[in-house]
Amino acid sequence: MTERVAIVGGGKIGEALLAGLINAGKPVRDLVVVERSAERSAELVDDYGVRVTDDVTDAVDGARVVFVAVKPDVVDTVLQSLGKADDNGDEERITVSLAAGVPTSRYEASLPAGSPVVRVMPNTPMLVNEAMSAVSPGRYANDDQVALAVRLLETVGKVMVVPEKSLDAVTAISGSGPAYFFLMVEAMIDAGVALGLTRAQAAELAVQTVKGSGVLLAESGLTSVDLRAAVTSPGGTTAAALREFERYGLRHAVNEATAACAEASARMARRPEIEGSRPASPFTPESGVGG
Ligand SMILES: NC(=O)C1=CN([C@@H]2O[C@H](COP(=O)(O)OP(=O)(O)OC[C@H]3O[C@@H](n4cnc5c(N)ncnc54)[C@H](OP(=O)(O)O)[C@@H]3O)[C@@H](O)[C@H]2O)C=CC1
Ligand SMILES: O=C(O)[C@@H]1CCC=N1
Repeated sequence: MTERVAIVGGGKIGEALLAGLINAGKPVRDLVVVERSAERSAELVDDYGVRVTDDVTDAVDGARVVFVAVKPDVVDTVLQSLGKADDNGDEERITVSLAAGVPTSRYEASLPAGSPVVRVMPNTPMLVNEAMSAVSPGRYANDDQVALAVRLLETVGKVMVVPEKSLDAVTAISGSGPAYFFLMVEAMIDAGVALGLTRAQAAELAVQTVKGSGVLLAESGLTSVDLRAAVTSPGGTTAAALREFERYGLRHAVNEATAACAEASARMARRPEIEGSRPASPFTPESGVGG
């Protein structure tokens, strides 16, 4: 893995990718991060020894792959800089977008004609090399270029290739999904405290339970239905708990929540400041207003 990689945006996902690539053995000299916050840049330099700059054009010079990991409403600003960057000679630069709800067509319209773009919906378990990333090729990305993006992302977790039209649904399941489980764990810890456990005890019990259940699901070859049945003794404690989850509409809540998430992702793609039909809004993080 000798390709030079630039990561634009050193926030939660940018750091997760950086940490994951380094953990997977990518030499730090082949990595560069673009980050505009001086405080954040200093943290990344201290923690990873990586080169950090605030200059996109400088960072992408010679980079084979450029990951765009800024908030969706900052993508236009980054694209303006990317559009001005020199090309890499024979080695065509691949732009890999990690931003929710920004279509590949938006990138293709701003970058030089025919630029290869790959859109990805990752998730934060990337920080521990357990990401689930869904990859969709843009119009001009060829098989080798998609394969390179997949290979880099496979160093930090699992990868699935899907058509771009599936990405709103993917976001609703795996992109935002970690937050659903974290919310469940929060609720379980509070419930444990209500039942008389200390917070530390409840946290250890809940966290190991979610971790063990995840490993069991991923490695046993059994389905979630089989595994749930195995916990649920006839007339026992689990059946009593599951009856209450059903009574309070857990499945309905999951359906409604994921539908809202997918709709939010689709709505972002329709937003004019993301579609790029007008200049960047003054209400962007650049201006310090909104965000
Ligand atoms: N968080 C998640 O679970 C997931 C996020 N995503 C997507 O990943 C992208 C990044 O999200 P996340 O990491 O959570 O966001 P963060 O806000 O944590 O990170 C974005 C970083 O980019 C910096 N930044 C802003 N503008 C520029 C610029 N022009 N040049 C360089 N750096 C810049 C920001 O600095 P500053 O703080 O100063 O603005 C910030 O440090 C988003 O598009 C999101 O949709 C996708 C899947 C999951
Ligand atoms: O909440 C968000 O918009 C981002 C995209 C998927 C997860 N986090």
